[in-house]
Amino acid sequence: FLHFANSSHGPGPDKWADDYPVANGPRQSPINIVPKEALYDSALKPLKLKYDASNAKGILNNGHSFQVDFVDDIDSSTLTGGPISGTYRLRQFHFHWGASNDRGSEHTVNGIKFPCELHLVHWNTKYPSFGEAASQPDGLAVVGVFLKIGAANPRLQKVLDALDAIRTKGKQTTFPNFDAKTLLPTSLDYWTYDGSLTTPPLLESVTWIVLKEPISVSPAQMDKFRSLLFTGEGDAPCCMVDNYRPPQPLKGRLVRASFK
Ligand SMILES: NS(=O)(=O)c1cccc(F)c1
Ligand SMILES: [Zn+2]
Repeated sequence: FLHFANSSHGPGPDKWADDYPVANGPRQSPINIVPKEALYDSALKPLKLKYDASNAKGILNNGHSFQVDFVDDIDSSTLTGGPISGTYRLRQFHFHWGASNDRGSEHTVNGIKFPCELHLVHWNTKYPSFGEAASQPDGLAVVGVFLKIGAANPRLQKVLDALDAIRTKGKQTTFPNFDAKTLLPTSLDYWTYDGSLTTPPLLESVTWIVLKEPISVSPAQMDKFRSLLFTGEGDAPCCMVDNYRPPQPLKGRLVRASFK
């Protein structure tokens, strides 16, 4: 688990406050979501996700997860509606997962951990770039989707089949024509709260939008995630697993629900 002080892939969550004091800030992520304590807000709008498959660019092992990057120089893959105002552009999506199916998600629901969690990262186009937006309190919006063990998910398979080409840290390959919308569940009911990036620099710039309905993943597909390495080519191999931050103190924040 990421609690050990140092490892081949750097210090775990317990050590992050040394270099990133914001780790103990007022709006850190992830959190444990307690549905009965969430406030239904009828003013919340439906989520509007409009993704253009041709914006998919590449897939990268960044040493702590893998991500699919999108062209984000025009408004062709966007998030609008929901709890946010204005237009946010899809930048990338990535996942967090465990060494076994009893853990792996960052957000939890009534203390329940899922084996995996998908994050679709968007930035507010009122700012000139992702980097600029990432330092603003309303700069980012991340849609979180839980993955639950069940039938194999054919929509996930195309992403998993690309992992053999990016096994080690720093490797990337092209990943054209992928519609990220195919990874979403049927229902777009969500919980939303003000939070942060869940990895350093832990910036408190994220409006979190966590979907209530999980998508499925099979045990064999989970093993595919675990075939990635934290380590670079030529380094002693260390399996990329347990790349999740545990829930952080709510510190008085309100969690709203878009559904009754
Ligand atoms: N895990 S996360 O909060 O979605 C995240 C971490 C770092 C960078 C980023 F764009 C998103
Ligand atoms: Zn993430």
